[in-house]
Amino acid sequence: MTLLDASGLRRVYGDSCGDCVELTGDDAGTNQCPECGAVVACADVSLDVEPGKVLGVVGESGSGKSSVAELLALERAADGQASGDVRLDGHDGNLLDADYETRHRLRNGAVGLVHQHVRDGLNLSFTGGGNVAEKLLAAGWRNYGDVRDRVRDLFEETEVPVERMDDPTETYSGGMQRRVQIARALATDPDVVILDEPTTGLDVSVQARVLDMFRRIQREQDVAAVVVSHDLGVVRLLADRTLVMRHGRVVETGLTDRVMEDPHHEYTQTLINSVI
Ligand SMILES: Nc1ncnc2c1ncn2[C@@H]1O[C@H](COP(=O)(O)OP(=O)(O)OP(=O)(O)O)[C@@H](O)[C@H]1O
Repeated sequence: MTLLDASGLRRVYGDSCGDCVELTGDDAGTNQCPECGAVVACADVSLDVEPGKVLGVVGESGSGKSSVAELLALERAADGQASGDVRLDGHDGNLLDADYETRHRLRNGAVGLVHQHVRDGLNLSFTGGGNVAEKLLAAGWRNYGDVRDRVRDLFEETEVPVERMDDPTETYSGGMQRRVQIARALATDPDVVILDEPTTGLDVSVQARVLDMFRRIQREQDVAAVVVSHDLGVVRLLADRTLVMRHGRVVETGLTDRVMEDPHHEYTQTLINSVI
């Protein structure tokens, strides 16, 4: 059974001459169109995620991972620069064609997103608790006591000190801010969470604790996830299946163990050799 099914994802930055997709990609060795200079951040990207499973998306900086994450998280609709098909079990039609209200409702319910940059995901001048509560209010929660109890539970779940709930988020450590982002993404019991570089800016020991925490919750709650990272270690730890991107295209996909132990594409081999 498929929970999240995406196909033909494409995102172009700049005015496309119309031939950009043909003139870019792994074979061309670039994501920038030699004719018009537009950047094809991703094209022909297809993927699916089963309920409760984790898909890793790995590739070097600029390979198009965040652009894919943005489309999967319904942060934008299809338009002249973005296209493709994103379907979520239980919801009708291509969600990239859905109206703003539908995408907004899904982003506050069935789909959670942890942004690459904390500032995009949290209002740092709000309290940590306020950042999580905001998501619940947007999802229609109204009772103050219920919201407060839920925020408290989420803080405990994501291992943020509950006594810091009413402090401004800007006074939290980087690891705590990341945990609050995860708490916020999980607040409405989503079917799928998209994590874009969940360990960016954290030192190694904090990275490990945040990843262990997410892995525990992901398994306990059986929530599906797409984990985007340039770091093979992150994907190896969390993902059941892995998709490798380069120059905006998928160059390899398979079970994570297989991709790591028997990489077929030359680029995947280079990526793996570079961290061994
Ligand atoms: N707003 C933008 N305007 C122009 N080009 C952009 C913009 N955002 C991203 N790009 C380009 O699109 C390509 C893909 O970027 P994207 O952020 O999706 O890659 P990424 O793999 O997530 O990289 P990173 O991890 O460094 O963010 C890159 O070449 C990037 O320079």
